[in-house]
Amino acid sequence: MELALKNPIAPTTRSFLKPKPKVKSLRVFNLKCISSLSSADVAAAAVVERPWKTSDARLVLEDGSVWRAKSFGARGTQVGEVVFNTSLTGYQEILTDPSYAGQFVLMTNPHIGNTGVNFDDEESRQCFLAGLVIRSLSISTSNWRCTKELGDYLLERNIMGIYDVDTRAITRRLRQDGSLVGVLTTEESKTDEELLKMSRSWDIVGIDLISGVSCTAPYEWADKTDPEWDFNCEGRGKIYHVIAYDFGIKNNILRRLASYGCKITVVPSNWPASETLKMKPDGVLFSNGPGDPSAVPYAVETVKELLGKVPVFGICMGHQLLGQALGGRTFKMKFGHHGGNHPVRNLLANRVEISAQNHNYAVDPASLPEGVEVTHVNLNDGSCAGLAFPALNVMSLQYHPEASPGPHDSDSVFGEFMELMKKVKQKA
Ligand SMILES: NC(=O)CC[C@H](N)C(=O)O
Repeated sequence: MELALKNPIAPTTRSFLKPKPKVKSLRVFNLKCISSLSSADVAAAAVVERPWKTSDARLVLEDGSVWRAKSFGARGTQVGEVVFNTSLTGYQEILTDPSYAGQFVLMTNPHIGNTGVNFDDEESRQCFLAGLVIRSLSISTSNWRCTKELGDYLLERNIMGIYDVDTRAITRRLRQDGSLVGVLTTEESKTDEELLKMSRSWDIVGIDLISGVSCTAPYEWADKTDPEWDFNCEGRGKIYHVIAYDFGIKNNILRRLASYGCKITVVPSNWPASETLKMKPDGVLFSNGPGDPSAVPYAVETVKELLGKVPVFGICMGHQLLGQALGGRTFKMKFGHHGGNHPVRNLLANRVEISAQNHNYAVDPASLPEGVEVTHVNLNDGSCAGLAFPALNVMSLQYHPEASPGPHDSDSVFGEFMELMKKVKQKA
């Protein structure tokens, strides 16, 4: 089969048809600058890559477009689904959010890297995403918490990044046509046609991605949000024991639960419901996680087995698993929601909250049985953003009350989970 390469939008992307210019010398204006320097300075200047580096990477999308870019971080070839994220800040939390496994995150904010990375903003033990796509990589790093530059951090973690690519044009393409699989490469030997074929023979749908990011053994979590940063801390003690299923859990969910007064045991995604019940928890949390929620029936089974036996709270993937366990179905959205500026109507409190979101799938409310209430609605597209089934002490959100990064408008939902556990505990 012959693969047709469409004409890409950005002029720079057409350059793949011409022989690639070799990086032999500095441009004329650079030569002028260095003409008065010593030969050692000239040698040192010649190895400075930025901002004179020419494109050395290609992102080939399954629609046939080829985007030339400059690489940073790791080199090689990587396939993944491209999603765009509209957050203005918080790239380190995004890079370490396990829910991005299998995806390239394209930041719509054009300027990334200026605050570097630090010790505190990690949301998990690793970067699970496929790669980072940005418009402009900051040439300087400045922040009091910064311990490393973004490029070095990605290199250490073997994650590919590209910059100087038309992120607005790619975003418009994703918005028009929906999510696209792409292949990112720094390997000259691979032809565009090969890469296109690779992108068309890979799919993120139908794969269990949570088992690859989950912890493998239970552990206790005690860290709270640093009181200096906490805006909603009432100094509660350890009142409730919560078992948190790790489908790709973000640290800030655990920190918020700890700050609200929970003793937390984190368990792997395949932890049997019977073992959880033996631990006699006051509540169970089903975490966020990557990939297709309909591709993990074993997790839906676990959720089903716990329904009605203990109060449960689902976040994002956890919400989608709950939706299925209650009898509903999930579907893939056109391009999903990724960013820190999604308005949600909280029907329980009758207010609008600006929320952090990161999902490509949603629960179809029409598929849910009677008694299940839609409690939150995404105001951009009317999709289901929260559920409750009071008869079984179930509550869930499609988005991220823990933020990281993003607004804190929905933080009080952790308090609602405490209330639910309190109510059930008092009845017992
Ligand atoms: N953040 C999440 O838990 C994402 C859930 C799921 N992987 C989705 O994309 O919809």
